[in-house]
Amino acid sequence: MSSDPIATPDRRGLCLILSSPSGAGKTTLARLLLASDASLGHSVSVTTRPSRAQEADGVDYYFVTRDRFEAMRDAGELLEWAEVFGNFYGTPAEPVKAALAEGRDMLFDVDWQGASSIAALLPEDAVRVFILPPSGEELSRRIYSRGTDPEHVIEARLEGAEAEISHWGDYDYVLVNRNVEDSLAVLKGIVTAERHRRHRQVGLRTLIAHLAPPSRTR
Ligand SMILES: Nc1nc2c(ncn2[C@@H]2O[C@H](COP(=O)(O)OP(=O)(O)O)[C@@H](O)[C@H]2O)c(=O)[nH]1
Ligand SMILES: Nc1ncnc2c1ncn2[C@@H]1O[C@H](COP(=O)(O)OP(=O)(O)O)[C@@H](O)[C@H]1O
Repeated sequence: MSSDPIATPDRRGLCLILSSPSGAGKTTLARLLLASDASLGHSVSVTTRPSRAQEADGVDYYFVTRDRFEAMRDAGELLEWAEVFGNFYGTPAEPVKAALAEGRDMLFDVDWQGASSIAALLPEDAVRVFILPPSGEELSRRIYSRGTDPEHVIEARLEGAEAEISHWGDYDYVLVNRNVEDSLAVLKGIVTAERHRRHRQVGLRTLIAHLAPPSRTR
């Protein structure tokens, strides 16, 4: 995909990227933000990880075999991909291209590698938000209480938390997810502010060109 600007109609869409250690709450916040904002599309990733109860194919992820993943990757269908906790994850390129071409906003739930790749490919469009838990104890409590993974998977994710958190300095915003309501409000605020960035409001040029005051008649 070209790193530059796909022509947009009257605005440039933004790529809102959420990352966090596993269990900090990014999926919860992403779902709520997407439900509250019809203008925000979801980049549904492809993964070789087994589906969890409550997850729907094509909604939370596209669940695929390793062979299928490798075929997609080798055919250049993924914008970026990474191996995380022993599974492959990747971002389908086509929906992102379509969204940007139409000036639509997209939300990405990806790890630090995905965030870094997308920001390098789309530097004008990427907005990176890192979500932290309020404490290590709370991170552990949340991932256990989610009840979606076997013990050894939870342990691996908790062990990987420090490595993921070490990349927090690469992000534009850092959010400590103490309670869902406040965190959602912060995310909405970030989206609102980022939508008002000058370079995204391409259509303003036309408005401004027509803003000359009406000539006065005496
Ligand atoms: N690079 C990359 N990472 C992804 C992608 N999709 C999901 N991830 C990340 O993979 C990690 C594991 O995701 P998941 O198995 O759903 O577990 P979770 O962290 O508990 O939500 C998380 O850091 C996700 O953000 C993707 O398309 N690309
Ligand atoms: N602010 C919060 N306070 C308490 N529990 C939370 C909060 N945010 C998320 N959770 C819970 O923590 C668990 C992990 O959240 P999840 O969104 O799956 O994390 P992630 O996608 O980062 O792995 C879930 O059971 C979720 O309901």
